[in-house]
Amino acid sequence: MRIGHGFDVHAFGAGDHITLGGVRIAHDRGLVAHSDGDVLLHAVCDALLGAAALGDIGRHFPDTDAVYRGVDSRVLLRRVRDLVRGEGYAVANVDATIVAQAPRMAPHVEAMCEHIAADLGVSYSCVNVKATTTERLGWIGRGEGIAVHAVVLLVEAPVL
Ligand SMILES: Nc1ccn([C@@H]2O[C@H](COP(=O)(O)O)[C@@H](O)[C@H]2O)c(=O)n1
Ligand SMILES: C[C@@]1(CO)OP(=O)(O)OP(=O)(O)OC[C@H]1O
Repeated sequence: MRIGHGFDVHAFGAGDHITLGGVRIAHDRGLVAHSDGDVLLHAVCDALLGAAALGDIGRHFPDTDAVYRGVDSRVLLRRVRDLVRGEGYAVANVDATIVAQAPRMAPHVEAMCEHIAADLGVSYSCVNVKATTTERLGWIGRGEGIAVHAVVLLVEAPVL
């Protein structure tokens, strides 16, 4: 068994929506990023890569490469899934915490879990996404950006 941790932050900027876990959520600002800014999926990718000792998302998908400009982070997650499988691991479970003062995540969490489960090829019951504010404290509380923590457990599996 292998455990991995991922953490990512993106700042708010101009825009009218954010994308988290592949779910488009209307908001009065967007997230500044080279990709679609899906900070949840980036943290999950880093947890998977960490568990498999494969480095981090920036190593595999550099933000200096125009190929990844505006990329759908679900594409990146599926590539990470393949890398992890190639090392002989299967995902046991994923747990993530979105830290955001706004917008409200609860109505979207189910769809986020469905997307992550589908992309990783695991059942819905293996994925958990939750959210918390910081009670208006600090940069997250002031609405300057969103942070996500993710942990993943991998188990050995035959490479198909
Ligand atoms: N952006 C967020 C933050 C929180 N939630 C939900 O509200 C609950 C209470 O949050 P606290 O920060 O006051 O602990 C939390 O458990 C989430 O269910 C949310 O939907 N979106
Ligand atoms: C996803 C990538 C690549 O487009 O860029 P960003 O969207 O800026 O995200 P980040 O989490 O800063 O780093 C990983 C990247 O290289």
